[in-house]
Amino acid sequence: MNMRIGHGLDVHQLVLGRKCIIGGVEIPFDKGLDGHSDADVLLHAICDALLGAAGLGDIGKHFPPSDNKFKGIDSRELLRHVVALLKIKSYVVNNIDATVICEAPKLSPHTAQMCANITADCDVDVTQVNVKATTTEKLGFTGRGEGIAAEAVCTIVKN
Ligand SMILES: Nc1ccn([C@@H]2O[C@H](COP(=O)(O)O)[C@@H](O)[C@H]2O)c(=O)n1
Ligand SMILES: C[C@@]1(CO)OP(=O)(O)OP(=O)(O)OC[C@H]1O
Repeated sequence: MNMRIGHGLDVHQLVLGRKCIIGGVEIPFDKGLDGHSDADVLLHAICDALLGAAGLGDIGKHFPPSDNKFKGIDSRELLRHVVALLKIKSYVVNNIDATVICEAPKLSPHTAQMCANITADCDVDVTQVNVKATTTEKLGFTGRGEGIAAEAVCTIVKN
C-alpha cells in the first residue's frame, strides 16, 4: 500500500469583532480568530497536513492571502479543494488526527460536530477523523488567550 504521512500547524490571533470558527463550527465566544479567510485554524492545519502528505506544498501556495477571492472564505471550501487536489493525484484520506490548543473556549462540546464536518469534506467515515483539544496550562500565547493553535497529522493512500 502506498501510504504517506503529513503534518500541519497553524496559529491565528484572537481579536474582538471576529467570529470564532473552528472545524467549521461557529463557537460562542467573546473573541474570534483574525485572518484573511474565516481563519479556521483547525481546518488550515488539516489542509497543510494533507498537502504535505501529497507533496503539494502548503495552504499559502494554493490560496494566497494576497488574492482577494479568498477574503472571508469558508475554510471548508478550502478543505474540499485540497481533497480534490489529492484526488487528481489518486490519493484519498486514510485518517486525520488533530489537536486544537487554547485555554478557552471549551471545545469538547463541539468536537463531534467538527469531526462530522471534516468527515463530510474529506469524504471519509467518522472512524477516520479525530479532533482533540488541550490547554497549555495558562502558559505561552495560547495560555494568555492571545491566539489559538492547531496541529494535525494525517495519512493518505493511493487508491
Ligand atoms: N480548549 C479546551 C481545552 C481542553 N479541553 C478538554 O479538557 C481536557 C483537559 O485539558 P488539559 O489541557 O487540562 O489537559 C482535554 O483533554 C479536553 O478534553 C477542551 O474541551 N477545550
Ligand atoms: C487561508 C488563507 C487564505 O488566503 O488565509 P488566512 O485566513 O490568513 O490563513 P493562514 O492560516 O494564514 O493561511 C494563509 C491563506 O492561505
